[in-house]
Amino acid sequence: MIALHEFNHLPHEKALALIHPCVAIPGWAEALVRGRPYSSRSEVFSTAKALTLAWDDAALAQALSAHPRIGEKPAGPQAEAALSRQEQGAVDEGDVALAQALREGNARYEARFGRVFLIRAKGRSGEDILQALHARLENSDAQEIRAALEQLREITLLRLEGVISE
Ligand SMILES: NC(=O)NC1=NC(=O)NC1=O
Repeated sequence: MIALHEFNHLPHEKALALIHPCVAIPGWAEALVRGRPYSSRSEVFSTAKALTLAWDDAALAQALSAHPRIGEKPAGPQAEAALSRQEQGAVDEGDVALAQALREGNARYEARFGRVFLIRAKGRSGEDILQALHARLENSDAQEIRAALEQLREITLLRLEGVISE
């Protein structure tokens, strides 16, 4: 977590490295860093959000490389893995039935849409996630691209909140 004025004055590469774990879409981080200096935290977030509106299914596919399946807490030291573990904290690993249902749901979703199911897990219980997964399985391809991109946007901006303080 660094202060806005520090973020504004970091060397380019260091600023990139700091926000890289927010989402695995290099163009987004590059554009956000190039937009410095920002006059307020809200300007950083409005710019960050505006940059996500350009994302399409190709961007989604690129980002998914850094998001483990829901219910599969990633191993590995990378910042992204640590963030995923923390975000999925409310998914009770001890609930065997839930874990099985998530595994089945993930498999059905991947068979239907050809990519990993993505949801903003922070603040959601395992049951909430399972409900959302079943509901989104009914989406059309176009609807589901939009739904997944909205979740990617929420995850990205939540992660950015953890990086830049006032
Ligand atoms: N497949 C996923 O939805 N993964 C994730 N959701 C989060 O909120 N963090 C993740 O890693």
